[in-house]
Order: sequence, then C-alpha cells, then structure tokens
Amino acid sequence: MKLNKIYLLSFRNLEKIELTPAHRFNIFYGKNAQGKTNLLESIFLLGTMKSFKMAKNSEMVRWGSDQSLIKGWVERDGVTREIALFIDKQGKKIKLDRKSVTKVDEFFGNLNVVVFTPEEINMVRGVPDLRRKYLDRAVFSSDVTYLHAYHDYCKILKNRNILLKSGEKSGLDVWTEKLAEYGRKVINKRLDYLHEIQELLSKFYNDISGTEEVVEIRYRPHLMDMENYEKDNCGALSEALVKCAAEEQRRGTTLVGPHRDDIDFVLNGRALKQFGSQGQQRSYVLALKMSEIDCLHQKFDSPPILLLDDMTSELDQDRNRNLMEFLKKKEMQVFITTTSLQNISLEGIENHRTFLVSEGKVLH
Ligand SMILES: Nc1ncnc2c1ncn2[C@@H]1O[C@H](COP(=O)(O)OP(=O)(O)OP(=O)(O)O)[C@@H](O)[C@H]1O
Repeated sequence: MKLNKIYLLSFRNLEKIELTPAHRFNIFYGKNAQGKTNLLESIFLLGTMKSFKMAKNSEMVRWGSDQSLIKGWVERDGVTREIALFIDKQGKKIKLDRKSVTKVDEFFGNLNVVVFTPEEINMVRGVPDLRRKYLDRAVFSSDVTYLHAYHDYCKILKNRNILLKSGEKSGLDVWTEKLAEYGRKVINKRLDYLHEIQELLSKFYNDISGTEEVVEIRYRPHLMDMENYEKDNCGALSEALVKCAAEEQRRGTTLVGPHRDDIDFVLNGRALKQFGSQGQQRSYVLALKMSEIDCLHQKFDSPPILLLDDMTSELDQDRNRNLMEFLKKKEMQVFITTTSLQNISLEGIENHRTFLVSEGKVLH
C-alpha cells in the first residue's frame, strides 16, 4: 500500500499543498509549529476518518475557511484509488474514486495507517479509556466486523443504562442478557487480537530495545475473573452482572462489560506503568505499533503506512538506531517528522524524499 500523491486544501495551517511522496521514506522537517504534524494528521484522516489528536471537525478546518479537503491517491496491487475527505463544521464526507461513500465497510481498508506520536506514552501511564481506545482501533483496523459488534454493544449499553437510571426494572433482564451476549463478542475479538500479537510484541520489543526482557500483554476484565471468563465466557459475564445487579441499580449504570475492561502491559512480570522506565515504556508502545503493522500486513497482504511523529524525541540513540534498522528491513512507506534531518540516518535508503515544512508550506 503506497500513497502516491497528497493534495490538501485549507487543512489546519496548510493552505494548499500538493506532494508526491517517495515509496519508502518521507521526512518532514522544520522548526516547531510549522505544520509537520498536521501533514501526518491529514494522512491518518484519509485512512481512518479520525484525527489522532482527537480533534473536532471545526478545529481542523483552516481558520477563516469553511471546508477542508484532503485527497490521496493510494496504490495497491497495481490499482490506484482516489480517496477524498471533505471536512466542515457539520461533519465529514468521503468520496472514493469520485463517488460518495455512505457505508463504512466500503471506505475502510483502502488506506491502512498506523501512527506513533509522543503522546501515545499516555497509553501506558494514563486512564484505562486510552488503552481501550488503542485496542479497539487496532482490532477494528484488522477486522471491519469488529466495528459492527462494538456499535451493537454500545447501543445495548446505552439502552440498559437509560433503564437503570430510570429505576424501571421491567425489561431489564432482557437487556442484561443482550449485554452479556454482545459484550462477549466484543471481548472475544479483543482477546483474539491480543493473542495474535503476543509473540510479535515480544519479538519487536526485543529488537527495538536490544534486550531479552520478557514482554506480556494481558486483558483485564473489570469485576470479572479472567480464568472464569476463559472457561465459560458468556456465563462468566452474566454471572458478574448478577453479582453487580444491586450496585448497578443503586448507581444507575452498567458496571460490568467491555466498556470497563482494561489491558495490563507487563515487563519482566511487573506492571510497566509502575516499574517501567521511560525508555522501556516507549519501546513497549512502539513494539505494539510494530505488531499492529505486521497484523495488518498479514490480513491485507500489503503493509500499512507508518506515521512517526517527532520520532527522535521519543527514543534514545540506540533504540532510535534499532528502530531505523527495523524500518529499513520492512517494505512499507514511512512518514517521519523531525526538527532536524541530522536526527535521522537515511544511510542505505535509496528511495526517500525530504520535505522542508515552513509556515504551512512544503518546500522541496
Ligand atoms: N485550524 C487551524 N487553522 C490554521 N492554523 C492552525 C489550525 N490548527 C492548528 N494550526 C496551526 O498549526 C501549527 C501547528 O502545526 P503542527 O502541529 O503541524 O506543528 P509541527 O511542525 O509539527 O511542530 P512541532 O515540531 O512543534 O510538533 C500551529 O502554528 C497552529 O497554530
């Protein structure tokens, strides 16, 4: 999967940009606040319709403009497709080969992107919601059916919460049953994904860090025993819901289910959050991303595009070198932002382009 051309109009501080990236490495360099990250954000939007900065539509449209346009020409197996994303205050619209797209299934999978930004370290240190969001996005990009399972679950959860809040007990059992059934689907897909990446994660972590530390990733269901869940997943979730019934009615909200679950990042048997150094935490997150890349590569038979924001501030010199070596071996297209070209060793990479970004313009 390669992005052959990008065209931007009124996106953030980028007024009008047209660029032809190299098929391997692309480096956006320049001083702070010039528009480098905005360029990566635009590529991410083209693949996911979401901003990795969690920005609202109105924040992304260039100040003083009504609409942003992001266009990309993506080549896969010799076929090039044109993806166009229009953003305005009301929402986003997608066109694929100039035809409007209304179904998500039609859109996703045309441009697979994986992003690594400095903020992602918060995934290790921050609240469970950040880890769930990461996991859901990763599962969803490798399995479009997950989105349906997840949305169905969210609808049921919403209805059940309305009922709990109202204090009305009739009909609650039906929603509880549905919640357990759909919750199980969501959890099982998440577990499948974690199972799939476990080995890759260890391998990539060791490659990046140059160590043989033991790396694990564990799913931690809220108020539910994982062992029980593995033995009898539907039963375990229903059982946990029965146990919490009185408390749920008192608090007027659903306390058990995938919307409350968490993931434990574990290094050498200890929680990475409490005991990992900054370097270990960063390597772990990067290894997670590498695993995601491999999964996507296998599923789509084509590697995704990797976006690395402010890469050099993230890792120490050794880890940086290991990462570059790893990336050189992979046949994927990479976009990197940095404040100075000196930070990145492009030695031995023939197919690369560098772009100087200054005041919202790209100078070649
Ligand atoms: N909607 C918008 N319209 C116009 N300008 C915007 C908009 N949103 C953000 N900006 C501007 O974009 C610039 C930030 O760009 P960006 O985050 O890409 O910087 P950067 O080059 O990656 O810098 P750094 O190296 O500090 O991360 C800021 O000057 C900000 O004011």
